[in-house]
Amino acid sequence: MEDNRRPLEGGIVTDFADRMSYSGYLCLEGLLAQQRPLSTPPHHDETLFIIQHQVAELWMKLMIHELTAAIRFVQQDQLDPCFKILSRVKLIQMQLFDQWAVLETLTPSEYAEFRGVLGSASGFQSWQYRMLEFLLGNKNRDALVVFRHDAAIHAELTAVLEAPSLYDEFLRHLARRGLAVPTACVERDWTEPHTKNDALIEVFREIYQNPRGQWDAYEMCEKLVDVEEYFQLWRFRHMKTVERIIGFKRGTGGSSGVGFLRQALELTFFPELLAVRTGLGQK
Ligand code: HEM
Ligand SMILES: N[C@@H](CC(=O)c1ccccc1NC=O)C(=O)O
Repeated sequence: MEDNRRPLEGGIVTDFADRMSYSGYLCLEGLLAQQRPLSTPPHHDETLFIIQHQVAELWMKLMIHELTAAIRFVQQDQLDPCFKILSRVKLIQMQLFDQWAVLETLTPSEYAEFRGVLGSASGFQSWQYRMLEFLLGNKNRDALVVFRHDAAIHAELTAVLEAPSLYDEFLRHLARRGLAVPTACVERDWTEPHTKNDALIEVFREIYQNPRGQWDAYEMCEKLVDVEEYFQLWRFRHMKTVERIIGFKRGTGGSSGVGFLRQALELTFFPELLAVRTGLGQK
């Protein structure tokens, strides 16, 4: 290739008048028409802000798809397919974490120039994020009020709020295996978040003290811990990004801002899976 040009091969398909094409399959016409800055004249960096959020929402869509499938597998007592799913979920979470670096190139001065056009819009109104929290067990009915205006989304989120989370389903699975999971964890008001239960720590102690005894349950526990860790890392980096871009201003969604985001770092999905570690190796 002396002329530094790759010749096209004869077999390359070139007529797409009546064939499925790349952009046709991916609906790119619609997708790429959705980046519409509201600032006038359009501020250069608003495009970054929009695309960063849209990409995050697309990854969240896939995470919801994957976690919903994982819940169904656990309901059917099949843990093996969940391992692959949760590995994928963790890799998506790593993408979402790394993605903050792109947004961090937005300076406070640049953001201030178009923040006004956002009005009261805020990530607090991301229904996909709320659904992820619910699927993983951070239930909070109060978070639904901001979706009152949208009956379809409100109903969809309510259904997930009222259903057992991935962790709830895992605990129910462990109970079906004959492990001493407290009844209060197996039948309860699923709209409430799970709270730490000491008897459950004992169940996990049994699993962690003899991994070979129930390797699949042990592996599932570790996959869940991975997902929790990356969820927290995402929350932390969101908070740090917010801190460096708007300091301690109030949020457009009406919250105190960084202080409100910091409180989310205290939330935990699988408290017993962290607690069990403290006692391991001790008699
Ligand atoms: C300049 C960048 C960003 C700033 C300054 C910012 C700021 C904030 C603030 C202050 C809140 C608290 C709610 C409020 O009062 O508005 C919030 C919540 C939230 N933001 Fe962002 N954010 C940024 C980027 C992002 C991105 C890229 C995402 C990705 C989807 C995101 C998702 C969320 C979510 C899901 C919440 C709700 C968190 C919760 O309920 O704990 N934010 N954001
Ligand atoms: N809450 C942000 C605004 C914001 O970040 C935002 C606005 C509209 C759509 C998504 C957003 N992202 C996360 O909150 C702020 O207070 O500046």
